[in-house]
Amino acid sequence: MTMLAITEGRILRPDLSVTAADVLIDRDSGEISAIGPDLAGDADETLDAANSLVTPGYVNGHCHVAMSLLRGYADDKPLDAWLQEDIWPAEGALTSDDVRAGAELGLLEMIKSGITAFADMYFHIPDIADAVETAGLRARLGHGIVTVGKDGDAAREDARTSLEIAREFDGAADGRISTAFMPHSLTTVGSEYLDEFVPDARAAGVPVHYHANETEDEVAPIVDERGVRPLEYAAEMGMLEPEDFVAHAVHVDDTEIDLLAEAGTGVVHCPASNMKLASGMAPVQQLLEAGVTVGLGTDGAASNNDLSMLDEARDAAMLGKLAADDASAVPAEAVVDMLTGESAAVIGLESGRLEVGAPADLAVIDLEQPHLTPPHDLVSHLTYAAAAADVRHTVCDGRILMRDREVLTLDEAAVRENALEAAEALSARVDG
Ligand SMILES: N[C@@H](CCSC[C@H]1O[C@@H](n2cnc3c(=O)[nH]cnc32)[C@H](O)[C@@H]1O)C(=O)O
Ligand SMILES: [Zn+2]
Repeated sequence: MTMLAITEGRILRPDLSVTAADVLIDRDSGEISAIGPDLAGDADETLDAANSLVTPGYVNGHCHVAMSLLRGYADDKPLDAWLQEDIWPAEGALTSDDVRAGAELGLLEMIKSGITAFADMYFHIPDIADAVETAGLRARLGHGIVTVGKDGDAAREDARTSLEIAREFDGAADGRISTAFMPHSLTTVGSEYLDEFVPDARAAGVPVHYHANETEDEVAPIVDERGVRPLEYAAEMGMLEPEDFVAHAVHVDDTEIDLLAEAGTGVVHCPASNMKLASGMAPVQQLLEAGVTVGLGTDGAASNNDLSMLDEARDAAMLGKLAADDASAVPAEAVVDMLTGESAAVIGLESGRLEVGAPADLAVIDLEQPHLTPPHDLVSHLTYAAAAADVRHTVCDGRILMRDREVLTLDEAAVRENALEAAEALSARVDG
């Protein structure tokens, strides 16, 4: 048995109290085996956490990690124009090597900002899965389906690919990779494909994940055509099960909020993306009060433009208050839950809490920073003041992914170099 001890830190417990203790990790099982004083003697390796806050690893509930290659490629446009005029044409020119290079760049950034698990919708999934296996994070991956603008055969093929990828990669990387069936949204995928494939996804035992109610433009066509709200339509299509999860849920009405709560379907809130694309403000406080499980996600780096969940936490708190017109809405405690355990629950993972028997997925924050001083309330600091650069160590499944700000599973210089080359070649191909 090989044991890792994280020593002398302040440990953020599931009840959000903070205690001084060591954390002992069984590297073989990838689980936390003890939390308490003086555990260093039981370990064959230690990670110093003096003057540091030990938290669960952050769980990025909705991402398109390979879009890191398109960071800054197109900004300052609303969703529909941004996708149709810029992003989709560029994505049409991406090779599997480009996706791999973009994924590695995004994974590097995520490890450096303390993220240990994420859900991701994209294409060329075998390349992304391979990068995830190397990088050492946990992920729920899926092939995103778009059928609008495609002929019947191509559309059906896209949906079938999503199902097959979900079947093939579930349980990959020693179980660190799980999957989902991922229609892009309720307006970009025709109902005939949902009718045909959602039952197959259910039979394969994988959840369904999609963008929902992100903009008004996604709501109106469904209401006009079907006479029901988008999430009522999703329920009719069998896409509102407890294991399913939707990204955004910005423009949801009271009926839809109740529907989500009753169904037990989780929501991934993506505040930065919603602000940048001016999509709107999700009613997060109302969702929480209704009993909906809410996680947090960065969305892709082209609509954020970084993959820092600590930024997302602060944005969620700020935007939640503005949306509710109430400074007590979406408080720091709720945000820290959304950043960790709730996000994990939404995407169907066990991580997100520091307790014996839980997966050893954690991040260690350096508290010796002016912006984290004085330590009146570390839950407040995590939500409002901590930044990606404060993360010292990242551990996932009992393995050290980053030690003292040095990523051990990826070669940082090489990953950046590859991404630079791929991005330059892509621009030359797309823009001439
Ligand atoms: N197979 C599809 C690709 C879908 S992957 C998922 C898609 O979501 C897109 N995307 C990224 N961010 C957002 C967002 O905020 N809302 C909706 N779509 C997004 C992303 O660019 C990518 O094209 C095809 O043939 O086009
Ligand atoms: Zn998205």
